[in-house]
Amino acid sequence: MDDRTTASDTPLFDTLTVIGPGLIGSSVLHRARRDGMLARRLIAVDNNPTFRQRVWDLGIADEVTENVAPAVAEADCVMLCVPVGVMGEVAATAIPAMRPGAILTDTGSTKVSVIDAIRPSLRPDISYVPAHPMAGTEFSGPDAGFATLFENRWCLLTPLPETSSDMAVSAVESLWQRCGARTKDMTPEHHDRVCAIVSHLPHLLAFTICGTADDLADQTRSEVLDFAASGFRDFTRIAASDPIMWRDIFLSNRDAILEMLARFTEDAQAMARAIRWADSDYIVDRIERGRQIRRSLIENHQA
Ligand SMILES: NC(=O)C1=CN([C@@H]2O[C@H](COP(=O)(O)OP(=O)(O)OC[C@H]3O[C@@H](n4cnc5c(N)ncnc54)[C@H](O)[C@@H]3O)[C@@H](O)[C@H]2O)C=CC1
Ligand SMILES: O=C(O)C(=O)Cc1ccc(O)cc1
Repeated sequence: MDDRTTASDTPLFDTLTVIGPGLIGSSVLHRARRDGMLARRLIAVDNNPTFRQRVWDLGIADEVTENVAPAVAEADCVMLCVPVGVMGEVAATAIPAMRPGAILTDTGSTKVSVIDAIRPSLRPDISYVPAHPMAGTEFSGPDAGFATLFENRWCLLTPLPETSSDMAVSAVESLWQRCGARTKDMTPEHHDRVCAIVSHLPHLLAFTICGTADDLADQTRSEVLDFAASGFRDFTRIAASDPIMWRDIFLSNRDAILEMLARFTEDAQAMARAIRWADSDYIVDRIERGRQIRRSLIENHQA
């Protein structure tokens, strides 16, 4: 394994095994195939036979199998890209079969509960570096992946002092940088609070508003959804996300999501009060803050 943190002309790993080559895992494999800079040999593991066939047909792995143990035995790096609710059980199968000195990483959208689920299976001779690429779409499965998914996006790392060697952290940073991402380290607790507000709560709101609109359409037997303007359409894109993945995220980041939802509910109540009492200044101030956030996001992205 080569732990250089800048792009070089040799692959970072000899063998990379991706367990769960869906949207995220297959995007890593596409990138690895396209540039040849992540690993010389790519192995994919999936428990869904249709997905295994698709990964093989896409030509993004050298070996595709349902058997975890032989697929991880020679890997320098094993990346878990399965839903957060099954990370623990998949890690429990993979870790005993990994070679000494190998790196384990994951891409789960929540970190505290994934780390808690994996920790009991860890070995002192394996480095575990949790990670979370802040990039994705509403689609899932191997056909949804593409090589540029992580381009100019953040990948958040939550290394653990007791399980993540410096060399392993550098290698995982390098892996994501070679996928086109920028990397940042933070604690798992901070990660979960940040993601609760910028990712998990927006998804919760999208699922809820679509459900409410659908209920209203049922009750009034009217075609409200046919007239959906672009604001509502933006919500429906997010609401089309995978139900199992999002059930797992909500249940595994319960405390932070409920805390952010309570704060949001208070702010929504304040907005309701402002509308009731025609408090124009409050309403304009809130909307102006939204515009500023949008502008600074676009400026940062362009920078
Ligand atoms: N979808 C997104 O936009 C993002 C998702 N993530 C996280 O990355 C992980 C993967 O997400 P996606 O790629 O979107 O999911 P996905 O549903 O597209 O892919 C998951 C893959 O794991 C496989 N799988 C499930 N259980 C398995 C098991 N027990 N053994 C072997 N394979 C199994 C599935 O067959 C599927 O191919 C999740 O933990 C998710 O929270 C992180 C960033 C963005
Ligand atoms: O599709 C979108 O807008 C997303 O926000 C994708 C996404 C889903 C889950 C994550 O943990 C990170 C990104």
